[in-house]
Amino acid sequence: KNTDELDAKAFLAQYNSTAEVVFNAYTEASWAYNTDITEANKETMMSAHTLEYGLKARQYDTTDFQDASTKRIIKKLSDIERAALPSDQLKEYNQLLSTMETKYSVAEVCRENGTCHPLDPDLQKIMAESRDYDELLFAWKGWRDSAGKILRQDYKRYVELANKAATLNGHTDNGAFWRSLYETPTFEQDLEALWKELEPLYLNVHAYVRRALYKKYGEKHINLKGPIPAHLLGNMWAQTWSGIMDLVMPYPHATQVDATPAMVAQGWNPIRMFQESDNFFTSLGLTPMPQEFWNKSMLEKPSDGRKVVCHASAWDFYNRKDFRIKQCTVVTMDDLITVHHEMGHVQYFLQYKDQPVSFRDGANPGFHEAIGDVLALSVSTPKHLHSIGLLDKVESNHESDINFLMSMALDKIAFLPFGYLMDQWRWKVFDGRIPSSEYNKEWWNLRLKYQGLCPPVTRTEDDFDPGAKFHIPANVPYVRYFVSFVIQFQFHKALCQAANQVGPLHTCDIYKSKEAGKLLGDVMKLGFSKPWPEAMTMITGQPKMSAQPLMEYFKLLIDWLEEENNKNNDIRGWPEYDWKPHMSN
Ligand SMILES: O=C(CCC(O)(O)[C@H](Cc1ccccc1)NC(=O)c1ccccc1)N[C@@H](Cc1c[nH]c2ccccc12)C(=O)O
Ligand SMILES: [Zn+2]
Repeated sequence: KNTDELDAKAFLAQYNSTAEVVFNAYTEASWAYNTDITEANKETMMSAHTLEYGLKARQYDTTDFQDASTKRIIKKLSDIERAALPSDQLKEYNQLLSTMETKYSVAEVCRENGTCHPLDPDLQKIMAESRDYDELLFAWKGWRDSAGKILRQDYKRYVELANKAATLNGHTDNGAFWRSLYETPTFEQDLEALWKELEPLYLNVHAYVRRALYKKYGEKHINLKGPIPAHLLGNMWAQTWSGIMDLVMPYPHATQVDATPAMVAQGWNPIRMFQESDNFFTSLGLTPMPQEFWNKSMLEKPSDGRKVVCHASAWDFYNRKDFRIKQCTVVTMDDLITVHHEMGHVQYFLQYKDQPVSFRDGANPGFHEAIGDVLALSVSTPKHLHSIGLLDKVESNHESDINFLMSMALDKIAFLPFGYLMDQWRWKVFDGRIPSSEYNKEWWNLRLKYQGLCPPVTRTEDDFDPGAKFHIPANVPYVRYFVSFVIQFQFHKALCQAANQVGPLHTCDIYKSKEAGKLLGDVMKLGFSKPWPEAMTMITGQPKMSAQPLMEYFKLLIDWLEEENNKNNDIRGWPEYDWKPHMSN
C-alpha cells in the first residue's frame, strides 16, 4: 500500500482535472438522452474513468495521512459503484436502467375512444382535479397497467446486478450502499425514532381527511374505521394530498390559500415562475442563475412531439458554468413549489462549484433535497403570496391560520409515511427479505402499515405497483425526501432566527434576509467536504436530525385536529385493516 501523501495529492489533482472533462461529457450525453428519448442508450465511458481512478485510489493507505480532505476523497473514490461489474454485466445494467426509464417516461393510458393520456400533464391533472370515483380509478389503474406492470422483469434483473455491484464494493447489498451515503451508523434507528414521533400527527391528518372523503364519496367507498382507497387523495401515488384541499378545508369562508387561480388569471408562464424563484434566492444574497441556465434549460414539455423524461431534475455539467433544469412545468401553485425545489438543487451546484469534483454533492442526500423547500416554506405563506400579488386579501385570524396549516399539512405531514416506506420496500428487496414473488403484496402491506391506504381494486403479482413511481425504475433513492421533510423545518427555524423574524414559525418569511442567506450559503459551499453533522451544527447549533421544529410549525393545527377528531368521535388508525372498497365493475 502507498503511504506517500504527496503522491496521493498529485494523484487527486490529476483525477480532478480529468474528472471535470469526463463528467461533463457524460452529463451532456445524459442530457441529450433525457431531452430526446431515442432508442440509443447513454454513453458509459464514465465507468472506465471511475474504474481507472477507483482502483488507483484503493492502493493508498491513508491511515497516517494528515489532510482530512485527501483521506475523504480517497475513501469516496474507492467505492466505484457499477464500474465494479464485469463489462458485459455493466453494459446489461446500463441498458436495463435506460430501458426502465424509457418505458416509464413514454407510458400512457388510452380510453376506448382512442384518446391516449401521458402522466404529465394529463393523468396528474385528473388525479388532482377529478372528483369522480370511476374517472380517478381509470387513471389510477390505467397508469399501473401501462407503466408499472411492464417493468417487473427488468426490475428483478436490475436488483441482482445492483446487489452484485454493491457486494463487489464491500457492501452487504445495494440498500446498505445507499444508506452508507449518510455516514451514520445509527441511521435506521434514527429514522424509526423520527417516524414514531411524527406518526401521531399523521394519524390525526389521516382521520380528518378520511372523514372529509366519507362526506364526499359516502359509506360505499369509505370506511371510517378502515384504510382509505389510494386513488382518492389528489395524487397518483397519494404522496401529497394538497390536490383535495377543497374537500378538506376546515373553514371554507376564511381566506383561500391556493395561488393557482391568480397565477392563471395573471398569465404566469413557466419562465415567470423560475424568475420569481431566482428573485427570492438573490434577495437572500445568493447567486443568480447564470445566462447559460436560461439558454439551455428545458422549462416546459416540448410541443414538437419529442419524447422526454418529464420528471423534474436539476443538472450540474461539472464545468463550473453550465447548470440546467429539465421540468415539464405547468402553471399551478404546486409546480411553483417544485420550481423552488429544483432551483434549490442548482443553487447548491453554484455554491459548491469550486470544490474538488468529489465534494460537489450535498452534505448528505437529504440536504440537497431540502434547500429549495426551505425557501418554499417562506414563499407559501399568505403574507408572501400576497406580497407577490397571488393572494388578494390576507387575514391573520385563527380560522385562516388553520386553513393555511391544513394546506401545508396535506403536503408535508401526509408525505412522511410515503417518504419513509419507499426505501423500506427497496431495502427489503435488496437484502432479500422481499422476494420477487412478493414484490406487490409487500408493497401494499407497507402502504397499509404506514399510510393507511388500500388499493381500490384487487392487486396480484401480475401487477408491479412500485414500478409506477418514477424513482423505482429510475434507480433514485427516496429516503432523502423523508430526511429533507424533517430537516427543512430545522433549517427554516434557524434561518428565521437569523432573519430576526418574530412570531410563530408558520408565519415566518425570510425574504430579503442577507443573514439567512449567508447562513444557508456557507453550508452549501461546504458541499460534501465535511460530515453532515458538522453542516447541521453550522445551521442549527446541534448535530442531529430533530422533529421538534416541524411539530412547533404545526402546533396550532395539531391541537385543533386532536380536538376536531375527538368531536367527531373519529378513531386514529385503521383497525378494520382488511376492509375492501366496493367494486362496481
Ligand atoms: O422527485 C422529486 C423532485 C425531483 C428531484 O429534484 O428530486 C430530482 C430527482 C432525480 C434524481 C436523479 C435523476 C433524476 C431525477 N433530483 C435532482 O434533480 C437532483 C439533482 C442533483 C442532486 C440531487 C438531486 N420529488 C419527490 C418528492 C416530492 C414530492 N412532492 C414534493 C414537493 C416538494 C419537494 C419534493 C417533493 C417526488 O416527486 O416524489
Ligand atoms: Zn430534488
